[in-house]
Amino acid sequence: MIIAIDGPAASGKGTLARKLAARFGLPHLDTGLLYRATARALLDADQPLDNAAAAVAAARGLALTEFEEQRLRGREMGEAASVVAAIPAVRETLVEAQRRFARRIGGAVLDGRDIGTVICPEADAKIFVTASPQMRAQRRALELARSGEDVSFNEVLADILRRDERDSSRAVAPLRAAPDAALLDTTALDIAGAFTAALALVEAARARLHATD
Ligand SMILES: Nc1ncnc2c1ncn2[C@@H]1O[C@H](COP(=O)(O)OP(=O)(O)O)[C@@H](O)[C@H]1O
Ligand SMILES: Nc1ccn([C@@H]2O[C@H](COP(=O)(O)OP(=O)(O)O)[C@@H](O)[C@H]2O)c(=O)n1
Repeated sequence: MIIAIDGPAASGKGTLARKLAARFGLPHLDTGLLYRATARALLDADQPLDNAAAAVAAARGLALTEFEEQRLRGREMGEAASVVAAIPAVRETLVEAQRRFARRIGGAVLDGRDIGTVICPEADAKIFVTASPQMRAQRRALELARSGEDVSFNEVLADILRRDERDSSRAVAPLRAAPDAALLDTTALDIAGAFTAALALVEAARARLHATD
């Protein structure tokens, strides 16, 4: 079973994807890390983020299971990732590895922006996770504070809105719900409530899958 989870920044995609993967015993790929790691490689090499050739070379060199998450999670890297993610050649470079991951025997859970639309249009279950920008900013500000980055709510909100706008308006693989994705608004849900709702959506998709076996 392939489970595709998409949605805007800090909507709770990763949290749900990890919990669904654990529940179904599936491997999980946080595809945002691919773009974050590509951006990190450019910054480490003192390259501008719009250097397409250097970005493609960095993307080619990534190993999907070896991310230094500590250096990829902060505020600066979310912004930098969305800049390199808008370069079509970078996306093209990363497509095949993501598809290979998804098509493992038994399936996988992937979360990102274009999983249901571009990477795995054939996914068995697709969920587009949303929450109000204010709620997402509140959650992300808390997360950043816990990791030692003290950023104000207003700064985080501005970051999120700018990134959503860039991700939604790029020419290739913009942030968009697949026509057959189920929408899950987590604004009024805690993590347990969001997981219960996501699980119900996946179980329903699984039942449809078995009905057509
Ligand atoms: N439903 C929820 N209620 C409260 N906090 C949440 C919820 N879902 C996620 N979070 C928290 O919000 C932050 C962002 O969630 P995350 O899953 O990393 O989002 P995304 O992968 O969409 O960026 C994390 O600190 C996470 O623990
Ligand atoms: N499948 C994906 C995943 C991430 N991304 C890009 O990578 C950036 C960081 O993604 P992320 O999922 O790690 O970010 P958060 O939603 O966790 O803040 C996004 O803003 C997108 O620009 C993408 O374009 N396609």
